[in-house]
Amino acid sequence: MSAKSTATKPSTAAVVDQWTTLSYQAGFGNHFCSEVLEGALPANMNNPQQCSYGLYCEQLSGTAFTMPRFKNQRTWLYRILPPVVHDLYKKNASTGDVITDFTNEDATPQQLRWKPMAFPKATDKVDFVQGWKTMGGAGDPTLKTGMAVHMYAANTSMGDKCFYNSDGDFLIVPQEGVLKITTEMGKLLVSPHEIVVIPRGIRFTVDVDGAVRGYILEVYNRHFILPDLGPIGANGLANPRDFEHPVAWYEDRDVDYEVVTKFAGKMFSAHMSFSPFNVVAWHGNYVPYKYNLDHFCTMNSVNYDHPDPSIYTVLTCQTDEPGCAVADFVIFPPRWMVQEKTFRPPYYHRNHMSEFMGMVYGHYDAKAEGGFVPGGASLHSIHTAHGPDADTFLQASNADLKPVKFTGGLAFMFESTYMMKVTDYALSCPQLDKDYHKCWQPLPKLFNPKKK
Ligand SMILES: O=C(O)Cc1cc(O)ccc1O
Ligand SMILES: [Fe+2]
Repeated sequence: MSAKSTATKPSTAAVVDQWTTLSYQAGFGNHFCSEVLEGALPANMNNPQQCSYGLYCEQLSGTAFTMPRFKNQRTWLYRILPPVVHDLYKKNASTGDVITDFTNEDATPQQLRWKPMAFPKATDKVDFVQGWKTMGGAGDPTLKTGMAVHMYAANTSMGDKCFYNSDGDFLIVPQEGVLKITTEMGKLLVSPHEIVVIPRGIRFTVDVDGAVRGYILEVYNRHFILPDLGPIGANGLANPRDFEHPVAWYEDRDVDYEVVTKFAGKMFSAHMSFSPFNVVAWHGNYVPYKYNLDHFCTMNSVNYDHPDPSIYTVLTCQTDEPGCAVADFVIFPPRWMVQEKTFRPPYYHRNHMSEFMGMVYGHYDAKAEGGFVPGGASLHSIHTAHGPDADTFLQASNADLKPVKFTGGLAFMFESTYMMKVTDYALSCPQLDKDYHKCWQPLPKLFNPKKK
């Protein structure tokens, strides 16, 4: 499949509006074509001896050249100058609170929960790349094994600075504030309720209009795919056509541009003398994309029992073992709950996988209001016992089971087969809820051998 589209370079007067009038190319996993100037894409070939308009041609690979065709990803870029033109990379003195190699971090079987992460003070200028705090993860990107969870909070645009991640792919869940993301393949406007995936190696910069906050899932190997649907059939959950990819956009600016990369967990910077967002045309299937979670087509039990949360999987990044994820991205969206004779909130459980949860808005049906809130987070590690708090248990086990539409919120889970280690930052920040475990202590003993 392929989609063809064109975009025009906006005039300065239109710059104000360009974010609200963006167009996108639809379809998960498609091969796309996009050009700003007609004929900038070479016809029927990738690297002509001379490209139209004096452009340079560059291939960006998203997989090994020899990966099977159905997994192979790459994009051809036709640009004013190639990004190879830069000065020496310098290692930044500090990586702040960003951790990528978890070898020396600790894991804990304790249930953990965090209150909403703080926004930067208005007097501190913090951009998207500066405002990351790693909460936890596992593995090491140099061996392409593992994953990490970061939280971001920022209040300033990146300006003439771009970032690319050498360590893995990013799945970003905005919780507060709109992200105006310019990538080498074009622009994406990403609001809360939406997610954006930026695969490794793709340069991007983020503009903001005020304070922003959210969550980042980073996977060190492979890429996100749509989950198989099995007996569900050909449709449902996140439908492929709802995934939106940018159209080509370029600027021709000679300016000191800083390129930052996270490379084996360390931040490096180099300088270019022009904007890296100088791609006039591109074609390929290695592309950033966004998805509006409100489009998720939710499946659920319509007679009895609470199904496993895998029915809510939006995207998955798989290990070698089919069905076992480096990380699944799972949401708990508004939906009807109609099960009869059933305890409807999540069951008590001890999971084979680690569960890191966050909240975009509202509340979650396993926790009484006030504990797990928008911008907050929780971690229930491998085989750590968890489930509804005492208030929720008592309320739900006595509830009148008429059909109920849960419209109260949007929580999500990054679920991983790896034992997530927790950073010193996450264990020492003031947002850590030291009383979390107490929410289960009031659970009453209801056992009565004489009453069935
Ligand atoms: O722990 C959680 O709240 C997430 C979750 C939800 C659910 O419906 C079933 C299992 C599960 O881990
Ligand atoms: Fe759980």
